[in-house]
Amino acid sequence: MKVAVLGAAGGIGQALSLLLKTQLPAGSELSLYDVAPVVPGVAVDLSHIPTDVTVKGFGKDDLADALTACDIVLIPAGVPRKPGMDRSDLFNINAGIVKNLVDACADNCPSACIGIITNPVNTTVAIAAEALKAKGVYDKNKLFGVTTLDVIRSETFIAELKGKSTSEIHVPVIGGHSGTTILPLLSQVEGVSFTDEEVAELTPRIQNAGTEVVQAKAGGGSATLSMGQAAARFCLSLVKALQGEEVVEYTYVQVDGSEDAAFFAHPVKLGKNGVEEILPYGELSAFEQKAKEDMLEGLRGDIQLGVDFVKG
Ligand SMILES: NC(=O)c1ccc[n+]([C@@H]2O[C@H](COP(=O)([O-])OP(=O)(O)OC[C@H]3O[C@@H](n4cnc5c(N)ncnc54)[C@H](O)[C@@H]3O)[C@@H](O)[C@H]2O)c1
Ligand SMILES: O=C(O)C[C@H](O)C(=O)O
Repeated sequence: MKVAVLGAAGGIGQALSLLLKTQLPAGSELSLYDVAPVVPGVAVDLSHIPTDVTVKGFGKDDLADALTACDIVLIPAGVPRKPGMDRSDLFNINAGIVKNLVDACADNCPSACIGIITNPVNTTVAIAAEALKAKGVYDKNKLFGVTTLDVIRSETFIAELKGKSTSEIHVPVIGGHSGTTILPLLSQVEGVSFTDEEVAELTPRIQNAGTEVVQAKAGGGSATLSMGQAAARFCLSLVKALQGEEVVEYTYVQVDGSEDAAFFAHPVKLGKNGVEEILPYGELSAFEQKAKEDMLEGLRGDIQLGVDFVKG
């Protein structure tokens, strides 16, 4: 299994690469690419950890080599938020970065699964889809917006609130990845129940958790360590699936014929070819149904922005 991390010298990239170096199956290759000149050093540093995963660093001009024969490409390249910014404020810089990197994926590893981490995810995934379509290599089963951070945050907050072990708590999170488009389905969490007041407090806490980190880092960026963990969890599930195990993860994918939006985070059965089946997200409570209806227009607009960026 060959996995590339594009943006590997950044806050997420380094945490993610460390977790992959220590947790990918023996025999895997890790390909680290960044425009920052420190990236070969990150690779050398990681290469001294005794695991059976080989690591290679690739600088600015070596993107094609970094991508050749990759099975999975994870993209956290781009700028993060500062206090007072929304994720959509990152569009002007990150849209072009994602487009260029995905173009290179199309040219060098057209059958790879691609996980987009760069914000605004609601829009950058649509950009990636259009870029791949323009190159004639789009496979909707192999493009993912990584929304796992919303899931692990929800699990942590609920376990804390209810005095449970995090291992007992599983939380469906559907929709997109910004503000109210992040929709945790608290009515479906097994083994715990919530009062209306708890739902009304916990839902916005989960939706604003990214901003909580941005404010706490006070201008030093956004979530990197928890995101590294989230992306590693998603990637390791994808590796298992590509190797023949059936795994379900919540992720932001193209959903044909959906009344919600063209891209929407669902429970997704992953398999040897990426998405095996997009599973229904089940019945919503009245609170969740209203929250979903209220955010759909915004999410559709975010997606359209990405389509227009590539199509003009
Ligand atoms: N999906 C999520 O849940 C989630 C969570 C946290 C952060 N993010 C997003 O991830 C992105 C990265 O965050 P970070 O904290 O790691 O930022 P960072 O600034 O620490 O790292 C970004 C890295 O990308 C590199 N980079 C910039 N342009 C590049 C290019 N063209 N090719 C390759 N590398 C390039 C930079 O050199 C840097 O090393 C941000 O857009 C952030 O908003 C998403
Ligand atoms: O909030 C951000 O800007 C980063 C990320 O999307 C997060 O949810 O932490």
